[in-house]
Amino acid sequence: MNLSKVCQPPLRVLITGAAGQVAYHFVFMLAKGDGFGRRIRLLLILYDLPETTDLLEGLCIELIDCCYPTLQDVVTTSNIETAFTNVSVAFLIGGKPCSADMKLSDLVEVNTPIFKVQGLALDKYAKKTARVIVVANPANTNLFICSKYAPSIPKGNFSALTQLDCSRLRAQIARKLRVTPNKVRKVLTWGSQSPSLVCDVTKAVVVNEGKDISIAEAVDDDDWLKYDLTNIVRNREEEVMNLTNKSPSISAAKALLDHTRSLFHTGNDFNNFTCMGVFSDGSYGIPEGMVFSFPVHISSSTCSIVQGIEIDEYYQNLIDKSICESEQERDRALRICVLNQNSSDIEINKNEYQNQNVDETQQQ
Ligand SMILES: NC(=O)c1ccc[n+]([C@@H]2O[C@H](COP(=O)([O-])OP(=O)(O)OC[C@H]3O[C@@H](n4cnc5c(N)ncnc54)[C@H](O)[C@@H]3O)[C@@H](O)[C@H]2O)c1
Repeated sequence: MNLSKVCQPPLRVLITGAAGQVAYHFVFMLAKGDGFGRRIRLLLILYDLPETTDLLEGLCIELIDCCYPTLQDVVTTSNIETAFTNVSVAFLIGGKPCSADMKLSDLVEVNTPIFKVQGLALDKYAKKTARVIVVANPANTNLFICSKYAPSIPKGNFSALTQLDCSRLRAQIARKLRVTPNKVRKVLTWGSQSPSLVCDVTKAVVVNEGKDISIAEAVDDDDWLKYDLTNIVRNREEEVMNLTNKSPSISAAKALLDHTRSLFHTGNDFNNFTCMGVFSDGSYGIPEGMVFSFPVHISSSTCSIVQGIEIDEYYQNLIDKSICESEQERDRALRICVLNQNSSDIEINKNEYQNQNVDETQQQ
């Protein structure tokens, strides 16, 4: 019997920026089945710029040699049409990371044009049911731009990675309380990964002998929770960059795995909530249509914003500042798109990159 005729096609999963640091750590966890579960066979499409061809090829060889039972095939490409055609899930990691001499907001200039092109590519080539996870920073603004140029894919299918800051929060509280991080739950981040990120632990609990104890009670240090903790989390990226000259990648890849597991119900506790950048429906006074980090519930891979959280005046002021900053960043990105009007539209039509390493599996 020809098994290929009876087997379901594998899930087509695109990873952009596949030759970069975050992807390097993420792709092995995904290929192993940690993201979508061990029953789902994967066709991984590794997409990056033409100058990274050797790195992509090397990664491809290593992935194949791992013999993961979940990994059906790997395609490497710098051709945008090959990369985006018929994808079911797209992890958009490709873009410039922050360097020590840059502010996170400086990335808007370089990464916005990339997300305009990739939005157009999603619209033209991807499945209309595709799930899109935006990682490259500024993730919320990149999501906004990408979705704007991919109007045929529902806005609810897009989410941005903001989980890393939640992980940082949980890790710091766990260290303070000398417990493992899995005991710390319901930490929240509102807004975006930036100086205005809002770390909210008012609903957070630590689980002790099966009982939830509020973090405020367990830590018993209001100043540390309100000020020191936020500063530690906001400076975490810079600390890593100053020490290693690179932006954090292992912790980002693990956060992306957690995001994936929440979204596809393959690991995390989904009775609980998690945080993601999603389009606002107007909840909590965040303007409708703005992409913001919210606490979300996931059901059938669809995110809904958790309702009914009381926000005190202190956090409300911080959230208001974050709204202003997000609006400014979004408007700046929109202006860049207008300035790039012709160049990026032409890029997608001309199919700017060379075809590489495309095998017949891409037709599935
Ligand atoms: N949301 C988060 O929590 C979070 C966490 C960590 C990193 N990031 C962001 O993720 C991105 C990647 O980080 P990294 O450390 O892997 O950087 P990296 O420089 O190691 O890799 C980036 C890769 O993207 C590729 N790339 C650039 N332009 C591209 C394009 N137009 N199409 C496809 N690929 C392209 C580069 O060639 C490179 O291989 C950065 O923007 C970084 O700021 C986000």
